[in-house]
Order: sequence, then C-alpha cells, then structure tokens
Amino acid sequence: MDHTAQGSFFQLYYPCQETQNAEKPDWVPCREYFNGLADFIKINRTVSERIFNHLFGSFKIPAYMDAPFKSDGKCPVVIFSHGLGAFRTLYSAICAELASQGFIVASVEHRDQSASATYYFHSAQDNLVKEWMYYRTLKHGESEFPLRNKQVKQRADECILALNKLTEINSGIPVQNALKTQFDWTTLENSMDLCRIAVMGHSFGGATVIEALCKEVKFKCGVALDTWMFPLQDETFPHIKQPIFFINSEKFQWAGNISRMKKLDSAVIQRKMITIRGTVHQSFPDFTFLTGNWIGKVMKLKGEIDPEIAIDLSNKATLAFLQRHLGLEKNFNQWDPLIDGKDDNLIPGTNVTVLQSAI
Ligand SMILES: CCN(CC)CCN(C[C@]12C[C@](c3ccc(C(F)(F)F)cc3)(C1)C2)C(=O)Cn1c(SCc2ccc(F)cc2)nc(=O)c2c1C=CC2
Repeated sequence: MDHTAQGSFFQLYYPCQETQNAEKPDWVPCREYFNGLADFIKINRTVSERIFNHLFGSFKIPAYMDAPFKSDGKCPVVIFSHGLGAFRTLYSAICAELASQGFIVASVEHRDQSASATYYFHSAQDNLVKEWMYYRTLKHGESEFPLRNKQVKQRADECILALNKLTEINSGIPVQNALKTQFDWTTLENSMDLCRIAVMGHSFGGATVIEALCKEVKFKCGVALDTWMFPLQDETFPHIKQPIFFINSEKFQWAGNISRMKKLDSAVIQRKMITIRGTVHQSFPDFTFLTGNWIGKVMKLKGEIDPEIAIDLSNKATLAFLQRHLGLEKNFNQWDPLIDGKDDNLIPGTNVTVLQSAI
C-alpha cells in the first residue's frame, strides 16, 4: 500500500462473483521476476529468458483479476509468507483454494532481500519512480544466522503490517494503492472476520509463521509448510501460545530441523505435524504443476506423488486445522483425520529419525 520499501505489498485472494470478462492475472508478473529467479537458482539469464518464456511465460493463475468481491458473511483471514527466493504470486494453488473456501488471503511480498525480486517506489518530484530489489546472496565469509534472523524478524513485521492494512480496508479507510487497479476497495468494508486470523508460510515463510505468532496474538494459529527453522532463536519458543500445524515434505527435512520443531511440542497447546509421502520441498509452490514429469523430477520440482494429490491433502488438512482453531462453522472438520496423518499418502509426525537428546 504505502509505496515505499517500508510499505506493505501483497497479492489479495478473495471469494468473488462469477465473472465472464475479467482477465486472469499473470502468474509471474514481469520480466524482472524471471531474471531475479534465474540469478537465485544460478542459471544464466540468456538461458533463463528462453526457458522461462517458453515454460512459464504465458501461465495465468486460475482466478479473475479485480473481480467483484462476494461472500455470504464475514471472511476469516490468512496472511501467507513466501520462501527464500520466491515472491508473492508463486503459491496460488494454496491461496486460491483458501479463497474459494471463503477466506481472504494476503500473500505478502517481503522486502528483506529474501525474494528473488520485488519492487517499490520512491517519489521523485511529483511522480513515483519504480525501484527493484533483488535477492541478497550471502557475502563470502559472512555468517548466515545474523542475516536470516534479521530477515525473519522483518518478515514477521511485514505480515503484521499486511494485517494492519487489511484491518484499515475492513474499516473502510480509503486505500492509497500505489498500483493502479480497477478494484473497488470499498466492497471489502466489513468483509473480514478479524477475530479469525491465521498466518501461513512455506520454508523461510514457515519460520516467519513462528516469529509472527510470537509477535502478534491476533494470529490465532499458524500453518507452517516444510519449515526452515534455522533463522529462529529457540528462546522465543516458550512465548508462543497459539496452535501450530507443521506440514512437511518427505525429502526436505533433516534431524536438526525436525528436533527444533519438536521443541515447540506442547501438552497443553495443540501442535501437530504430518509428512506427505513422495513430496519434495518444491511440492508446495506452484512450480510443481508447471513442468512435465521428467523435467519436474530432474529439477526436483516434483516428487513421486501426483502434485495435485499432494497439494489437495495439504490444503484439506490446513482447512480442517483452521476450522478447529479459528472456530469456523464450515464442513472442513470432515478432513480432521488428515491432521493426524490418517491417509495412505500421509505419515503422522515425521519420517525423520530424531535422536531424543537426553537432557
Ligand atoms: C542454489 C541456490 N540456493 C540458494 C540458497 C538454494 C536454492 N534452493 C533450492 C531451489 C529453489 C529451486 C528452484 C526453484 C524454481 C525453479 C524453477 F525452474 F522452477 F523456476 C528451479 C529451482 C532452487 C529449488 C532453495 O533455496 C530451497 N529453499 C526455498 S525454495 C522457495 C522457492 C524459491 C523459488 C521458487 F520459484 C519457488 C520456491 N525456500 C526456502 O525458504 C528455503 C530453501 C532452502 C532453505 C530455506
């Protein structure tokens, strides 16, 4: 909203009316995102230009851009935080599904230099000048924890800022949107149930979930997808009182990471964990759908399991957990067994053997 790097930048997913003529949003908004992504995954730009344009250039998100908001009653809210090297549009299979189930979802774009690319504006004379911020690689010899810990704190603040912006929108405060869209923001007045707010994220975004829960009690619960625990300080864990749902891939996790999630285990607060068989780290972002089987497997964008089945299990388990801890009156409790890993494609807890440290 406020156009500077200190402002809030997010993609909003919401339930809408069936619209005929609305165009579908671009999946990767513009070239700089491809270039940033190429640099992040360390493939050179000439190759990437052709690959990305051929592979992903024309993809659209299965949604309608700026369609009129429609909902029967107030919508619960989810703030979504992307992973290292990702950006706001890459988790549309998750965010669009939540919106189709009645949630308003803000997928934030972080300005902590963990995104492959992001942009903001600074005002020069009387017009706004667009500036690009790219992924910050670790300097040679630089230790990683101080950077990642600083970034996860900024990411949590940006999730809280996005929530504050949604609160303003919900109360009808006029929106100064730096991006010129046709959307009529006043239709979102009184659209949100601000007692039913969750925070969700993938990998570095999963760590952001934990940091945001610690900082903001308005987040009633968190869903952390294939969380990367490294950026966090264990000292913050006892202060977190909200339920957390860890949904892990089979291939990304390792003992050190899992044992830190286990430090959040509690006898009194619901802390759940499941692992989806045959999944990889990239089974959660949209890339997992965009390539053929063999390219996907070679690039570790796909696991053994059909990506649609994997994301469907993750989304249904998420909806059941959100119903339970946001007190929703929907029928998502039909998927409660998934929270306990009761499905052929799920493992309750983890498949990683964690040596219990005898303290
Ligand atoms: C060598 C660079 N090195 C950087 C530190 C490791 C790079 N890396 C593995 C990658 C991401 C990969 C990727 C993506 C996308 C294509 C494409 F071709 F489909 F575009 C290809 C190949 C390259 C798989 C990761 O960072 C994994 N990871 C991620 S990946 C989040 C992401 C990024 C870009 C996306 F388009 C989609 C999703 N988010 C995290 O929060 C964390 C980690 C690791 C620890 C914490």
